[in-house]
Amino acid sequence: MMVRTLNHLRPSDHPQRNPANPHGAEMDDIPVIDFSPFLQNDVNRDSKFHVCEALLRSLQQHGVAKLANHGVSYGSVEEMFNLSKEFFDLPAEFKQVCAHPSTANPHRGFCHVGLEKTYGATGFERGLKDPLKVHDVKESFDVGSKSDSLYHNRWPEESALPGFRARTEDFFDECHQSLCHIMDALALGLGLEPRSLAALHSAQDHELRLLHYPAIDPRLLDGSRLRIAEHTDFGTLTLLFQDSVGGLEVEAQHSMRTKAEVKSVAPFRAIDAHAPIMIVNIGDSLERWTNSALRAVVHRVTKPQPINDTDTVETLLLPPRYSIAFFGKPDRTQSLKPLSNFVTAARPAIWPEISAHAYNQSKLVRQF
Ligand SMILES: O=C(O)CCC(=O)C(=O)O
Ligand SMILES: [Fe+2]
Repeated sequence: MMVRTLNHLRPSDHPQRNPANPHGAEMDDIPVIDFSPFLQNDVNRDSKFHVCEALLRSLQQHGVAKLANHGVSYGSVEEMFNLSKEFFDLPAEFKQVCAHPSTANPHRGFCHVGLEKTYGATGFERGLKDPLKVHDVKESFDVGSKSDSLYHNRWPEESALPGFRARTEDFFDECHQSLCHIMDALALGLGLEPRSLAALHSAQDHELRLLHYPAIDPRLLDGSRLRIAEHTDFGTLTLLFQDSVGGLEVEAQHSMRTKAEVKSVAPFRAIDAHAPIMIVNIGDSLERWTNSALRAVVHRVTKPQPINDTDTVETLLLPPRYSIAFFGKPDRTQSLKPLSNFVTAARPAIWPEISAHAYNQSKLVRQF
């Protein structure tokens, strides 16, 4: 069979594609926010506050925000994508050196296709007990902080990929710094103490994840398989970079309803943004702290929107897709019970007391 790939398809080439396509999610109209005024010293307070408001508005309305000039240097993002490709291109035996265990802990190292089952956590935050088994077609590499004393990182041999470890550790640090700035902006937008949210992330209990979705016949992504099944992230904010292949979709937020109150699935929208633009999305822990004033966004990765069943002929192959996710996580010892600023007599605490670590584990173990 002659194989033609669809590399030429970039989300930005199709700004208002198939609005009437019954198979596909509509593209989003979420604006890109220039975050640089918030990072600069010589900028007046109004300009900084304008960024905070725009960030908060986007997160409230869509569960996601798109940031340019976010503090992770564009050169670092490009370099990390290149290193990620080199890592996943390594022969299997080199990746086995740093294999993720077949069980959940430590959640570190290389996961081959099929090892992690995101569907185990699908609907978790809505109390869904028995999700459909939608299989992921992805490989991943998970890294924690280099100073984490509980879970240790797993690396390939230095000689297999010289510099990979050092650059990945630096990238982790850059993402942590950027996350703290975004948390500061969010704290200001929400009327909290300026550094209060960043302070809850000082242990750097985050995870950096490189993802590779192999080239695939798009007809195989038929709903029984997706590139990644629908889920919400466990932490506070995820900083995500997707390449130009696209395919990330987010569920429309239900205004003023908590996840627990939502019974049905809302429509998905394709996210039209790629690296170096950062896609920030809300995870469960931030939903809990804000007593659902901000809601964790359900998302998945499937075929990009120009590709639907009727377009597809046997000779088309969806190109590989790479993405990088930095899961911002609260310090493990922190409680996830709603912060007092979000609890009133009219809106009592929706979420119970649980430590960030216990919550993370309760969801993680369902995926292995
Ligand atoms: O690859 C992506 O764009 C999303 C990955 C993701 O949602 C995850 O790993 O939690
Ligand atoms: Fe995710």
